[in-house]
Amino acid sequence: MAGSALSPTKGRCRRRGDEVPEKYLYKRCDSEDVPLMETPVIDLGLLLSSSSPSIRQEETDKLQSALSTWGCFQLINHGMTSSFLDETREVATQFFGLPPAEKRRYSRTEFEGYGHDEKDNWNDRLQLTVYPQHRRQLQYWPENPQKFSEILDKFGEMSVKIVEVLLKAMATSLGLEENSFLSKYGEEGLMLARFNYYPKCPTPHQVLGLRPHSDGTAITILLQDKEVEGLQVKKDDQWFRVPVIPHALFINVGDLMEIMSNGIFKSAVHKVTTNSAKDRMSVAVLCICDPHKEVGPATELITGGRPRRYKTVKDYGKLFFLLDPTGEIRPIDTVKI
Ligand SMILES: O=C(O)CCC(=O)C(=O)O
Ligand SMILES: [Fe+2]
Repeated sequence: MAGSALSPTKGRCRRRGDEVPEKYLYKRCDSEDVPLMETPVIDLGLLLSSSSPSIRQEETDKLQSALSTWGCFQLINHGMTSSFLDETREVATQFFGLPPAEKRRYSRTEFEGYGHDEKDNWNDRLQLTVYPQHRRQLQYWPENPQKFSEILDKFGEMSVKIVEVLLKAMATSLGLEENSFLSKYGEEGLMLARFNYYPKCPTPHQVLGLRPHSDGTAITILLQDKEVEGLQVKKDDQWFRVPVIPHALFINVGDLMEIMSNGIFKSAVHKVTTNSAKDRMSVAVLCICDPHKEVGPATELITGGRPRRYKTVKDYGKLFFLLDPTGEIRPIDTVKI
């Protein structure tokens, strides 16, 4: 819990003479010699290009290939300016830099607010519902820094547009009607912003910022730290470091999209490493299908060669948040056929 004796805050670590509490220690988390991923880069403007159908098609094909191999890509030309991305990073960093007592004013309930929720992750987070708007719990939105809410509001608004374009492009890339995925996301699609803060850690080779997981989302939009690497993605049992591209947003497919695409798109397993020299931050925008809608593989994608691979799910987010923190099972495995 936030500010408890087990929180991985810098102060706590120093007070303990640079000793890391046992529970954070992994037997091995080899972070050396991990190759850098050649992340596919997708240009949002080209996905929308109306003047040249062939350019649009080429970019859509690139998207399809990225998602069926890596399950993720770097998105450029997404409409958020570099200075806005910097401002977002800045307010997040300022919030985590506040005195613990002030941050604890926003201490989380079960889900919403500031805290340290998972038992063995070296991170602090602030989790806020951004959409649907009527589900915002503004008492958890920091008043300090002053611009925090305004920036999150704008980040959310722009993320909605990105989700719309990407979900449509993902559907068309598989030969589906363009609203196939978007209609499952729906008007009541849930958008959560998760601000992550990873303090520097004295024993980075034994400690993870976030243990390996996939997201329980349709897609996740991630704003990475501008300088500090840490995110790694797994492909064919091999870990790869995700490069920092300061003006890009990192997009990954989550379990719900893997389900809807009947396994063609891969829900990327990823983790975050720590380092001894620098703190790291990130902002993950989790885009989750409307919990009232039934979500299953698109019928057109169930074929003789690719039989139905997943059951139909409803409110997968609930199942996900119940199972994922145990770290013992991948929630998606429980809905596989
Ligand atoms: O910090 C990162 O780069 C990734 C964060 C993440 O995977 C998450 O919040 O689910
Ligand atoms: Fe994640």
